[in-house]
Amino acid sequence: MYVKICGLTDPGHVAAAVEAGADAIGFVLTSSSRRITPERAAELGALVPPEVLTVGVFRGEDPATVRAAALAAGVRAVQLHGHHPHGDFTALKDLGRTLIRAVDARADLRCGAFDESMLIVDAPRAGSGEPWDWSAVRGRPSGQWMLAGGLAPSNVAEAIAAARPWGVDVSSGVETAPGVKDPALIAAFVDAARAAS
Ligand SMILES: O=C(O)c1ccccc1NCC(=O)[C@H](O)[C@H](O)COP(=O)(O)O
Repeated sequence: MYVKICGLTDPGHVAAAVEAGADAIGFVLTSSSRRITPERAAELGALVPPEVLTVGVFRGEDPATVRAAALAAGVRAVQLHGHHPHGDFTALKDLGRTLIRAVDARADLRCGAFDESMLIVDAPRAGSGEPWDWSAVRGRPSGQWMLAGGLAPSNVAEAIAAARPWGVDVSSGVETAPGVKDPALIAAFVDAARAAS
């Protein structure tokens, strides 16, 4: 089970995610309580070994803005959240970064349909921590797709059983307060996800 921990802002929490065995770590570079600057993301990304994917998360920015921020942050992947048009992904192909499309269940759920190599199927309000009916997408997405939205150590096994994803993505469920990650919750989440798969 592929595991992404999103919304990291602090070196200690980045270390905790790496130590726990996360496959990917997300830095929010768009409007959010978890937003960090590209320069801060570059500092945090320097602490991450090459086998862990560093992801810059965007929502609504145009491709030129995404490109500049992704390069400044040095992230290995770009995640476009919400309803970015196919052309935004096309415009970023030559960036040479892994492209991730993050949408809610109403979108086209075929991974690769927008030339992305990973898909995230999330709650309607990204980063809200609100659970949704994960079983509604069972069998619908294809390819390398992660389930997100309201996941936590206590429910990730249930969510995996309901939706049968390739991977899982979490933010609020490993926090003690909005934007404040907890190393013990990060470790518990990774362990629970791997045990369930
Ligand atoms: O986390 C945010 O604040 C955020 C803001 C704007 C766009 C995307 C955002 N998060 C993206 C993620 O990948 C989250 O991990 C995902 O939405 C799940 O969030 P949660 O329900 O809090 O676990």
